[in-house]
Amino acid sequence: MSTVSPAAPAVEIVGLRKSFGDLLVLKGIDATVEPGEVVCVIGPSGSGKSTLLRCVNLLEQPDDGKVIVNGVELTDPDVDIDAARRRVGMVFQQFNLFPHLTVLDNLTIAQRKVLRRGKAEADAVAFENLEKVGVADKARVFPAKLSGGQQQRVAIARALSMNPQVMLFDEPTSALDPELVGDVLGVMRKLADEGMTMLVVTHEMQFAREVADKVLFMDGGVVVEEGPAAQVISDPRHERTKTFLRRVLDPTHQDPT
Ligand SMILES: Nc1ncnc2c1ncn2[C@@H]1O[C@H](COP(=O)(O)OP(=O)(O)OP(=O)(O)O)[C@@H](O)[C@H]1O
Repeated sequence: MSTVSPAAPAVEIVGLRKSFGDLLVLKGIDATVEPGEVVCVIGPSGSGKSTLLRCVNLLEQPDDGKVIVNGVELTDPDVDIDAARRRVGMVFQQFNLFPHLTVLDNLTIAQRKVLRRGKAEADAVAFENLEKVGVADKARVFPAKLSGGQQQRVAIARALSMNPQVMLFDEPTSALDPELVGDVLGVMRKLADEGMTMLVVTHEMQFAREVADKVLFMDGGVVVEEGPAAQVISDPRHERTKTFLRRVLDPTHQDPT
């Protein structure tokens, strides 16, 4: 297992490449997330944003390149993959809760199996995190009885219960009814304020502008532009970023042909 100095970024992505068959989806991505930073990844559909996140926590095996989390190279073939993936929490668009388990059991099952916590400790950690996201009163119910926003908050609490060093969010509000989006973004803002290191794929430009320290604009499997959130979103330098943002910020806008 290779290590780097303690001053290293929380997440370091170096030359990450990934293909699916003949389709080259990530063409050598370099990116860093400093400890406590929120980095938002924006870009058009199919640009490789989800694949990037899935490679960071090794849900997909990159073809080439490195992912280093707090000094531990997750892509090192000799690394303990389960221990490595535990460092990285992930929240998905579709919540991915176990439908046959109560909210509490959703939060405790991995703590008990993977972290070997006893029932009392796992329950205590679960309740602490359910409190944090505002759904502790739902501990005994099944996911189907919850709104999408509540399910997503449970999914966030579940990820937090594993004590991740970094949280990845893959379009966490895209599957929600519009009136529930704000609740989940509010929870994410709170986590950011508390200093959680976060890498977030999102189409929520207001969230990115207000909460992110840095924004990466991806297109065609490369990072086209990156910089402080306010600059990339309000004053993009690259023509492709400008075109994308015009479409996202004003869906009625038509580019001249
Ligand atoms: N498991 C897979 N097998 C084959 N192709 C895949 C797989 N996962 C992703 N792709 C393809 O890789 C490309 C990038 O997909 P990805 O989901 O990373 O894009 P994205 O930028 O997150 O898009 P969106 O905003 O629509 O979610 C797409 O063409 C997609 O069809």
